[in-house]
Amino acid sequence: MQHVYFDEKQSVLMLLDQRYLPDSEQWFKCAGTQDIVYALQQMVIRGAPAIGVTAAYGCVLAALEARGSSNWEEDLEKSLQTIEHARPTAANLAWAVRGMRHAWRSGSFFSPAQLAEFWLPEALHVHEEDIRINKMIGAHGRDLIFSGDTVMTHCNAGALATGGYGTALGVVRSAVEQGKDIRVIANETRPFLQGARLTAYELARDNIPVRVACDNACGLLMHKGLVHKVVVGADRIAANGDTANKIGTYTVAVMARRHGIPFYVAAPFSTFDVQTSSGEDIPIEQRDPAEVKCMTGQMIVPPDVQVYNYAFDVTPHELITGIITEKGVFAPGEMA
Ligand SMILES: CSC[C@@H](O)[C@@H](O)C(=O)COP(=O)(O)O
Repeated sequence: MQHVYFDEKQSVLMLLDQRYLPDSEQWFKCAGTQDIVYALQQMVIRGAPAIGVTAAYGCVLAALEARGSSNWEEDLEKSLQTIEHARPTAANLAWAVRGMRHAWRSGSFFSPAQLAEFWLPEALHVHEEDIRINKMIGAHGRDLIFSGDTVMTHCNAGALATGGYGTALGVVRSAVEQGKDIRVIANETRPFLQGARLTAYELARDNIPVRVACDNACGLLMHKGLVHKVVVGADRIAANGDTANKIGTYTVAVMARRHGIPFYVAAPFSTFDVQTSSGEDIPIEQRDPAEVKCMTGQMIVPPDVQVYNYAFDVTPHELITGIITEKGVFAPGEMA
């Protein structure tokens, strides 16, 4: 699935707008830093690795934007910082911008146009590498999934959340490509409904059997023996293996432990933040209350009632059976 591409003729980044899926496939055009920041914050594109890929292309646009500035290096650095801080939890965002900045600072560039020309292949490489890494994650993870298994996943850690292919859904895809008979339960993932809208969309498109369940059905489904494995993605993994992922993941992990179901996290090394010692120090994004109060254009909470809208929670490492990476499957905390 090609949902992100750089149009070199127009010098714009094209994103399949995930806010409208599965209803309609609309494209969002990013021509500069403000468009990139808007796309990240409004979740035109989302999912930690996809955020990183978008940020890398965003650096190219920021360099193009700095053309004509008398102080282009300073202006460009400001744009990079704006992109880097667009969302706080996904480690891949700062990772991607840091990588682009490092490549810039390691060379000598006389103009932003020259830098943009140098950066575009770098960004394309970040994108291609992400897909390659996802496939390696899939290849390592598929041995953990047996034919006949039903895998529960939360949020969307698929092609749409990455450069393509997916992390958690990459594991599922890889197992299916091996000929295994796999079914998926996609938790709907309130409030943005990444599971209901995006995971269901991309799996159905690939003819992988998927059923959507309300988030609060998780306990019952596990109790009934309908779930054999849980595989989720990650936004940031602390040095001790504590893992931030979409709000509700922690509840799924507790339920999985209660029912003796293996709970796996699938993520690339760019999601690891070894500077952060435990989940307690992971910054958790709080988003617009309107996302909780309003559903498909209708208010579902009285206007003057307050809500919580934490976008992520942290699953403590002791609830994680294994972390599936491009370098193999590790026990949480083993990579620190
Ligand atoms: C491969 S994506 C892993 C995570 O980034 C994903 O599960 C998730 O929590 C995404 O959150 P989102 O708010 O949609 O960006």
